[in-house]
Amino acid sequence: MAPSAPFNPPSADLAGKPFVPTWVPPPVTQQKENFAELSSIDLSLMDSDDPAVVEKLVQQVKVAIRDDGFLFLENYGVSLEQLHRQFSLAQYLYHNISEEDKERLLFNPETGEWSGYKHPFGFKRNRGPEDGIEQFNWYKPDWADINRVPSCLHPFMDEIEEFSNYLTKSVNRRLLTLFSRVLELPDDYLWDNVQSHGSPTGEGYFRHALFRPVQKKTQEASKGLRMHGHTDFGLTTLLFSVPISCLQIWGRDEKWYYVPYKPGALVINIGDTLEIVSGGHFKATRHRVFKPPVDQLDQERLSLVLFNSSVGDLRMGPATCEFLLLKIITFVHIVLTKYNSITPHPTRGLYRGTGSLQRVQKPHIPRKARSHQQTMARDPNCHRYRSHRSSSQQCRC
Ligand SMILES: O=C(O)CCC(=O)C(=O)O
Ligand SMILES: [Fe+2]
Repeated sequence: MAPSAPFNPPSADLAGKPFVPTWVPPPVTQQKENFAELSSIDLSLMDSDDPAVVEKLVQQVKVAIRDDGFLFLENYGVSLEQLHRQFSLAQYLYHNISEEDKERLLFNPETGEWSGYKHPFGFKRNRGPEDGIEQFNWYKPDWADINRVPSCLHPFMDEIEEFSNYLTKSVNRRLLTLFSRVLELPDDYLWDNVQSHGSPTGEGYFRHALFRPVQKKTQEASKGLRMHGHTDFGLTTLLFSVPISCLQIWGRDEKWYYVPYKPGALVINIGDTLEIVSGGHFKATRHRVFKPPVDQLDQERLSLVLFNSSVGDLRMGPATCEFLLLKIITFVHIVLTKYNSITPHPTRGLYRGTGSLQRVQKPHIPRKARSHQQTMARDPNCHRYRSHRSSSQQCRC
């Protein structure tokens, strides 16, 4: 398979772009803490010509999701230098955003979205006790209107937008293909039917976050918590591994573990949507942001996050049930056709009103898969529909 195109951002040196100081990763902790041991997935293996390599990758992802729900992703197409440029831009934002922009672009969580600027005083529009967390979140309308973006970032929106586009439309897309394969669905199933489209982040969002060190008094009041344990709402969350260890995941032994720093790696977590659509095969992963180890308590932590979301009004249910329904109805059609000479319409209207994923008229089933499905349906012993793959990955039935 042709290799996926690497990230190729607009130049940082275009005329008119102000100088941006380079972000220098702070030192990693020397403390011995409880660190999670996460699997690392090499996304470039998806492009391998050898089906055995790809199948091995799918199996590796399956196990990683079953055991941790969190995984590292490496070789996904963005170099360390390109990534550090994005961190430099986030750092630049918090050094240069004006008080006027903070006020003008202040978020309004009561709308159900975090769009805009979050002040470091809690998660309500009105300021509460200090939490030291600043964010800027880009949703669909923020990509479409430059006036909704802090003016200090205007010269760099080409780079930020291309980065978000690449994460959503290349990295996340390839990841959803992998996940579709793990679920034995057609390759494009999650991308075509569940993922939202139509902006650099679909209906999800991109975030620059800054966690400033907090005073001892605040640390004690929150018992060290910076963000409560939670699961994310969407399909996948793409976080970048950062040197300041604050992100923790809830282990199967019901203990919290810090996510270790792996330079350049993406940290992927599974959201509620994927749990529902996968019929519980994937579990949304509980995580939180905690105070860092003692030698990092005085350091600022930058975090870049891309939240992938389904279409907002999607009625969700397990995709596998819906898919099974298609298989059964196709089977019935073929049997009827064979024995009663009825002209078949194998997929016409099947997907209306099935109660799940109703926004989908019918799933995208490539021609190859459709004919394979019919072959399968003629064989009543076949129970493993293996979706459209490369021709060397035949159905095992
Ligand atoms: O900044 C992080 O590492 C995680 C943030 C997070 O979990 C969230 O905003 O949902
Ligand atoms: Fe989260």
